[in-house]
Amino acid sequence: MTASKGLEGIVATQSAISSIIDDSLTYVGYDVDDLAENASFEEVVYLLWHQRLPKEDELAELKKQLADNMSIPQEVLNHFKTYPIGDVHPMAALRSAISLLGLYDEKAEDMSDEANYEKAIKLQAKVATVVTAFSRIRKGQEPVAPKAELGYAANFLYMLTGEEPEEIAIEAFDKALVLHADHELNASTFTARVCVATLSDIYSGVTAAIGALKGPLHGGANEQVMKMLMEIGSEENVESYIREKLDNKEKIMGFGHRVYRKGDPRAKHLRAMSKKLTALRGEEKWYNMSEKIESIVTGEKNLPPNVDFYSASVYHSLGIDHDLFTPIFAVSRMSGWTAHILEQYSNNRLIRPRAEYVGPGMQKYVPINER
Ligand SMILES: CC(=O)SCCNC(=O)CCNC(=O)[C@H](O)C(C)(C)COP(=O)(O)OP(=O)(O)OC[C@H]1O[C@@H](n2cnc3c(N)ncnc32)[C@H](O)[C@@H]1OP(=O)(O)O
Ligand SMILES: O=C([O-])CC(=O)C(=O)O
Repeated sequence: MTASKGLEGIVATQSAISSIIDDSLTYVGYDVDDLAENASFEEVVYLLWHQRLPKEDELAELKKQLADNMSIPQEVLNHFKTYPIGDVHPMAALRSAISLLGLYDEKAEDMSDEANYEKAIKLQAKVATVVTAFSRIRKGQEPVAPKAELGYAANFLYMLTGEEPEEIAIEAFDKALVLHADHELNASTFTARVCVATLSDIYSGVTAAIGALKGPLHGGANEQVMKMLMEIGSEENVESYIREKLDNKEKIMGFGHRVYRKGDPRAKHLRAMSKKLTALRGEEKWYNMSEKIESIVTGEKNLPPNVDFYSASVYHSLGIDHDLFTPIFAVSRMSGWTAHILEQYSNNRLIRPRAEYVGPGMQKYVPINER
């Protein structure tokens, strides 16, 4: 038995949800470029859950179900109020809140297909409320209730700020949600599948996935990208900052990918959005710095940007707090996690790989006073 470090190149499951073949990403056979230009996030959610695009009435029904399920129990809001202000990362709050939501769902342990689908809807609806309510409560503001007439992306921005967002912000945010919705067997989705393959419940699976997404080698990279941009501060400093990092063999956040070699197809959409939004806000420097970083890292290391790189300046331009970038990734990826969990349940087998043992050979127990 020989281990593949990081399970590189191991095909661990079959899935009909999304695929990466020859550096192209498709959701159920639809190119992500096509979906990013044409589909709403709700259509993509339906696509991932049902493996087909919704008809008009089906989309309307899903939108209603999401709007109807957005409220979260007062107990979860009260819980946020007990956290030490400023000390709790929103991903830790989200991880705890999703777990807590399971306690208030009378169907949490109901493993029927209908109950699991209902829970997927509830999770997708409530994750937006959890992230926005936590953000407001930690600033001493009251949570804002969603508006039934707004779509998912618009409602998120509305619940975050208390103001109806501009059309351009809704469009950009909706596209970002589409682009982050699913990604084959990434670390957090794999985590979710491993968890529920023991026939544990969907809240456990999603809670585990949030924990995996939080790390800076995965979803946590988008917050780190913005931190880096802030540290660099101006275009003149890019060259020396990046070259020093590369010379010290440090990783540049937002670059590289386990699967893509030629480049992440999502990055070009986010690059274009970053260019447009930073210009609109009169803050071109974030885009210009990002472009310069890209040219150095690509030139020196042949590492293209991934989805996390330009999403940082996009979210910053939308006025979003930097530590909410990864929770927003989770808001979108909830659709992929829940789709994969439902798929795992539908054709389950315990996921239990082997380890290549590299410890000492056989040893004989030595009594404690003789060691
Ligand atoms: C949504 C997402 O999860 S997308 C990924 C988000 N994560 C990041 O942006 C963090 C930065 N990137 C990375 O750490 C990596 O590229 C990963 C984790 C995404 C993929 O990593 P892996 O396939 O495991 O590659 P690994 O980390 O082994 O790196 C291979 C080589 O490329 C180098 N490398 C990889 N990424 C980077 C980077 N961002 N900056 C500099 N060097 C890098 C490594 O140092 C290593 O070099 P070496 O062979 O000389 O030691
Ligand atoms: O697939 C991966 O390894 C990481 C990634 O890009 C994602 O989850 O979107």
